[in-house]
Amino acid sequence: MGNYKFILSGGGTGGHIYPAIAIANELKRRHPDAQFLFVGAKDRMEMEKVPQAGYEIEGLWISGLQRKLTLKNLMFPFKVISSLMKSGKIVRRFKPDAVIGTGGFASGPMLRVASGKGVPCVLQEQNSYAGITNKLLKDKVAKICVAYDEMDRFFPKHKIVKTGNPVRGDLVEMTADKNEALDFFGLKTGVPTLLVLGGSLGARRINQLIADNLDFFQKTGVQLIWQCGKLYIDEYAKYNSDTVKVLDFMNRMDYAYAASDTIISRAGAGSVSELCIVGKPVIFVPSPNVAEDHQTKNARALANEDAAILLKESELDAKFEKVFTDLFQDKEMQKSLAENIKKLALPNATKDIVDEIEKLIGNATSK
Ligand SMILES: CC(=O)N[C@H]1[C@@H](OP(=O)(O)OP(=O)(O)OC[C@H]2O[C@@H](n3ccc(=O)[nH]c3=O)[C@H](O)[C@@H]2O)O[C@H](CO)[C@@H](O)[C@@H]1O
Repeated sequence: MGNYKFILSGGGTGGHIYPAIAIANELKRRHPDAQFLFVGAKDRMEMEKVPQAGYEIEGLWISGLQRKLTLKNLMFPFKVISSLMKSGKIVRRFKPDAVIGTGGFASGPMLRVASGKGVPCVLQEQNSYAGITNKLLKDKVAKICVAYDEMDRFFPKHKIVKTGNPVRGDLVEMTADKNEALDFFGLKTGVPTLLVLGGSLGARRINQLIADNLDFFQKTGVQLIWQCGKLYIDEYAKYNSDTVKVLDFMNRMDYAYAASDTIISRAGAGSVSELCIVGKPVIFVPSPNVAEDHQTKNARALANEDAAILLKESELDAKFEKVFTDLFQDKEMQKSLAENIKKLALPNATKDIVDEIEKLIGNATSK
């Protein structure tokens, strides 16, 4: 088969970057000779995480539009023009066979230019509420791979394919052994273990909640793996002990999931997709600070199926201890939450997305 060339564009947070990396890895597995170029935003997390994953990346001078009048906003039109011009140069030079956008503002100019030049484009929308960049691109692209039902509220129905969100291979297979995982974190076997996840950046309110409840967890007999985020590690590292393991960011999420019996998590789309595959009882505390409150919508989609518990930040003070104790004491509830969340897993997402890309470039056969 020919030497395909793919551009992957998206970023800003882990939630847009990891799906792009998972798609690139699967394309590479099927087409070892293919060439890849990532296009992100100049000063964001992708400029570090993409090279770590072994891919080349170019940064555009672009950022989101803010609601207030700021210097950043006044610069916005210039950033858009500069990014469109740079994207044009990249497309002319690299000549991609397909461009894949995974959300975040950097993918806006890139996919707009590529689609205008007739390059087949695919979008991947992780959330149950579509992001602004993807909404702006919906008429320009050929296919839109989504993870939730009823996305025809945002996108043309005939372009939508429900694939789910790409999840890293080691998490899909989940071969990690529980005792080995507990040992990895320096925790005891046979003790109920709670995993606390704040999303790729960490969550201030969840960190406060855990710090306030450390005595409660000790009395309940629970040990903790607590991912507090890079921004908060200096504040919370002091709580490290035999039964509480505080970490900024974990590279071995497979161990974190394997070690835990119960999970408290933000409801970023990637976290939600992984937790469906993991199949354990989860209490979601969605971030109220994201566009259109989409994390609450992500979590509600699961809570409506009795597949997880949803606790809003505003309810934590009044309800957390009771909700946690009820779950902790009720083995039946734990079992049914675990079974129900697993039913919502879409473990073939990455493969299905790559199938769609291959169909577009007229090569559905070589796997
Ligand atoms: C604050 C914010 O803007 N959050 C958004 C961001 O979430 P965020 O960047 O937190 O992304 P997700 O929840 O989608 O995914 C987090 C990813 O980070 C990984 N991970 C996390 C912690 C850790 O220690 N190690 C690790 O590897 C997880 O395994 C997962 O793969 O993008 C998501 C997808 O568009 C959105 O739904 C979220 O609303």
